[in-house]
Amino acid sequence: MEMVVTGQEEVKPFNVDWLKSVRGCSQLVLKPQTTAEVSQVLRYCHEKNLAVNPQGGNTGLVGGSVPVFDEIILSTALMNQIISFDKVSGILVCQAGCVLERLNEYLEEQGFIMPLDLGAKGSCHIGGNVATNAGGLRLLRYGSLRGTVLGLEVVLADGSALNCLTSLRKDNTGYDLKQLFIGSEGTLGVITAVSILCPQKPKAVNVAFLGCRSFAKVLETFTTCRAMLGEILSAYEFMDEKCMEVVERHLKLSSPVADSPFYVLIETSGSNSTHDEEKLNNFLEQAMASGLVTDGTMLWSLRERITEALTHEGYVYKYDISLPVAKLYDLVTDMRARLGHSAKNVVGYGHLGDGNLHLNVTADSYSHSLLDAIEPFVYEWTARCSGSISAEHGLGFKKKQFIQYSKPHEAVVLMQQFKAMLDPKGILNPYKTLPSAP
Ligand SMILES: O=C(O)CC[C@@H](O)C(=O)O
Ligand SMILES: [Zn+2]
Repeated sequence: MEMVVTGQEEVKPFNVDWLKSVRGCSQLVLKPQTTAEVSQVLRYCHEKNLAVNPQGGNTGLVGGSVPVFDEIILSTALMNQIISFDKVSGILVCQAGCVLERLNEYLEEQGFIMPLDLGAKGSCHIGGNVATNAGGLRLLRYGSLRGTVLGLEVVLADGSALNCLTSLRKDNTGYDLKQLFIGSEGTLGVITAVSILCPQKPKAVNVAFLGCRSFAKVLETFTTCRAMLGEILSAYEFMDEKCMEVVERHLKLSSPVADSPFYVLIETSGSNSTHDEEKLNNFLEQAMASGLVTDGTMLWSLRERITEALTHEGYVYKYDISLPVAKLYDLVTDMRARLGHSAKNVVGYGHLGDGNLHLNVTADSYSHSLLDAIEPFVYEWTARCSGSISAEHGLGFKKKQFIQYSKPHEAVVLMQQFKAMLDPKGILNPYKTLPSAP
């Protein structure tokens, strides 16, 4: 177990993001095992004015998890211990470097699951998930990490440890400081441990995959679905036909239903399989949709592996937008019309049930002129609808200059004041999240 990594080749994978679109040139990776070691590292770096890039599983999509220059990389890879799990309350306490999928496996053995699930589960760390406030595929059912994370332990820029690792459902004693660190992308402190509320593993899970002939039909089906499935609905995801083409072409998966302009994946999670199946079948009848219902693994991979399939196209420009659900797909249509043949593909998919669109534009390789055609158009479009330019991926390095499209000036100034208070020397994940001075 190497706790200090140096040497150009060894450090390389830590310097580049998963998309291979951002690259730093750090020469040092430190892998502490304990909170005390994280404290030691930060105390030293603070004293010597050394910049630090906290890194979890390095699966982020906005360049937040890799250094911009030669920041010291502080990896949570060796902080992977489960501290406790209470089977009565369902509260898990663990170190920040636990891999999401490992946690889920551990919990499943005890009849529970993690309240979040995402495509990168095999490598992402829970600390990174919390620092990003990652949303994922179960948010519709179990809510965001702002609700399920009950406590955090954080090491601040000067090395002092802040113990807010409580495991209480209710706690109104003063300001809820942990919320400041959730979604702060490692710019305010390094999350070292997490206390999280986990739901019971549902006894019956069903997945249905439907083809829809228009986006209006996708919306109508969502309304019907909420009315008829009620409390057992656990995911409502959509993808357009372009996504399906890309998944079929690059991953050799095939659509389980007839070719359609749109596809919808619906998951139900409940406690009574007969009851759930009856509800699902009644819904399918009502929606007059020819759908396929199975236990889900194959259907989920069609949706979860879109990101992976898109990387085979060449360069991918990624947008993670929150919008009023009725307008969600108009952005894709407008972008497609705007870009014409200058883009290889313009695809839309995402967490429809959460009002979250993933708009991805692909091209053979990166081009500045294509970027100029997309941005700031995409952000202006989003701002006009009072949407968010980052629903669940964060701002990181790539989106930080666009924060003003979703936040008023006063809010950004207040954020900068928090940053200055908690990290006066600016050593924590510099050049990320907040805009640099003009
Ligand atoms: O690659 C993307 O743009 C989205 C990734 C992820 O948030 C998903 O929902 O699949
Ligand atoms: Zn997503």
